[in-house]
Amino acid sequence: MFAARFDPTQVFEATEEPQAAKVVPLKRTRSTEDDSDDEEEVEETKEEEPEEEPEEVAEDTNDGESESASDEESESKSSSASASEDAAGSGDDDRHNTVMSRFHQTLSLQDKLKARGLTAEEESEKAADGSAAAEQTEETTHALEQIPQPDVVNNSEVAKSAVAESRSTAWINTKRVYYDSSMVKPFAEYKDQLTPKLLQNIQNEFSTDTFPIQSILLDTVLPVLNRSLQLTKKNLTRRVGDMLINASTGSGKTLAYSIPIIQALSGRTVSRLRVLIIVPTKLLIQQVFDTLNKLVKGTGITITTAKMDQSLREESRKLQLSEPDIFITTPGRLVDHLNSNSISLKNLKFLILDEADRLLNQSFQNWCSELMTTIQHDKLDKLPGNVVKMVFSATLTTNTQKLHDLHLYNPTLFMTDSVKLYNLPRTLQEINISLPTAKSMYKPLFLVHLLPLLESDSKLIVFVKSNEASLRLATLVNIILEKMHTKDSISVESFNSNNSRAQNRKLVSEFSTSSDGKMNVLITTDIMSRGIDISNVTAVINYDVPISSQQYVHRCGRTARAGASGQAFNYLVGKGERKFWNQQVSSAISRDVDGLEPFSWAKKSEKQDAEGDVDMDDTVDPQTIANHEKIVTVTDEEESLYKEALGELKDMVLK
Ligand SMILES: Nc1ncnc2c1ncn2[C@@H]1O[C@H](COP(=O)(O)OP(=O)(O)OP(=O)(O)O)[C@@H](O)[C@H]1O
Repeated sequence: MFAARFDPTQVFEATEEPQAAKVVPLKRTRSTEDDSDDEEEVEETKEEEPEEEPEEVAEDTNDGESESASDEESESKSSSASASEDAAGSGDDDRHNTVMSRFHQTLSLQDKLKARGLTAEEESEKAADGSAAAEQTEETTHALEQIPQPDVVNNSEVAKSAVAESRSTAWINTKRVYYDSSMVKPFAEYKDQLTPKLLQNIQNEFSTDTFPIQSILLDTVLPVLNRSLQLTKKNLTRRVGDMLINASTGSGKTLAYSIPIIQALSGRTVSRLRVLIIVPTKLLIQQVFDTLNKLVKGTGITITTAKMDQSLREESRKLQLSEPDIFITTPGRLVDHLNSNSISLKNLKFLILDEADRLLNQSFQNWCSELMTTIQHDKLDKLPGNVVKMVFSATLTTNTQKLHDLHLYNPTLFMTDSVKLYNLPRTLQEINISLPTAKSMYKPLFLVHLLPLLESDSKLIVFVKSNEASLRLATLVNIILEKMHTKDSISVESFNSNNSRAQNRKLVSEFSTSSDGKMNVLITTDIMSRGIDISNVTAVINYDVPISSQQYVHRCGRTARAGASGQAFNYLVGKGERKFWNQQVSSAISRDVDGLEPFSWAKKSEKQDAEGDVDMDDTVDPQTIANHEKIVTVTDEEESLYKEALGELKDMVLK
């Protein structure tokens, strides 16, 4: 970025054709730029100038002295400029004279500065504001000091465009297949492409009609897959190729990948590990297993899960005793098995990454490169494309490096033709609740105030930022409800990783199957934001603001699944959180044209602008204003009740 530092002691290199010596004038003002070379020179070096123009700095500081210094410099510059013009017409001697004269000028300038008793900072500033020669002086007369650098420009627009750029180039060499919500068809249309048993299991256990992502994937994969199975399995994986699937939450991705892999296994005779499914959490292992188990009924296909509540040794022994067709695991456990040689990948045909962006952000024992290395080691076919890789997420990563680590072969990208990368279900209604900063200590009470506004038998998932927050909030809400005598009709539990696995499984099962007419509230962390498929979740409450648009998409995706409607309430404290949600979360999300637009509950007087406040003009539905008032109004009686509850919570914690 900076031109090579000018060094008068170096012999000046003669150029081929006689031309004006490239002398960087001491100080540049626009009036003296009369030569294109010089202008270029100035152009070039202009980029290297510190942010402020030297003249402005002199004028701004305007201590009289620096002005005359700049006059001095401009004088010496014009003399050096004329010197350079002279040098243009004469031989080397003059050129050296020019160089030496400039050197002396900088030395004299330095002496003058010293004479004026300018502080070291001003000196170095003046020296830095000058030209290379002045810098040279600084170098020869001072210990080297950092030249003042231009301020770092935190231009969010630049950053945003960079992100948009990286997103748009992430898959620049990938074939794209677009799909939309109209692509739904009866599964019966695949009767010639699916085994009768598989088709029957789909229709009996899931549905008679596809979801869009299932249609597009089956239409693309099944013909190639079946042709390869009938003709020759050789090169089957390369004919199918790798796939990247970006599909919104609750859109049926699990079934979308389960159907083709079970169809591919239908012709096998002996169980060999041909399918590896990797998911980020233990909860998802069980869920994917349940889906596959329904589909393999009557097919003889075997599935093993990394159960986690068995020792690695026990699990390894079982895997070696009877090799399954399909193995479902988390990354960490997979590496354990690879390292203990309990599984062989020599027969592997399909690798499925579910919640891929989360997986690729996890570096458990460097699982991805461990896996890729073992595939290459175990498989006889070492050429690219020796395994079909299917990469799924509602927020597919655009990090080309992470995708690169997967060694994708001729990948096809399946995505909706939406404006932005992330999509929310069109049946999801988002509601922002503006909480006044001054009242943020009552936030737990504001959560309790929301409950009576919802259906009495609602199933609610409340997302908070940590396990401890989940436990504390659930305890406090229960104390408050007890004091309000409404505890009997509302069950509030904390689902967090401090609980035992058995406890959490019981909580999810009771929450999923609750039909006691009560309101069920599960207060949890993002451990439940990915992939967890619980039917009929009425609403998600983002009690703590999500840290990214991806996290927001996955949290909201716990409701409005499989075409059902759902709500997402976002608690936004003060202008800061509103601005964050508007600019960092919502801005990266596409909402279908016929989807539901977010709206706000807030005080009438607040004004909304790009800064994220809320505009409640007269046209707003009075009900939303009334709802907001119900949430943020704290009566005196409630205030004392709340303080008692806080006291009880404190005593419990201190016990
Ligand atoms: N064709 C279908 N018709 C009806 N329901 C379906 C269909 N396919 C899947 N489902 C159901 O839709 C729900 C969501 O499916 P799934 O969990 O696979 O969604 P997903 O896209 O993986 O969501 P997430 O991104 O949150 O993991 C499940 O209960 C599943 O049984």
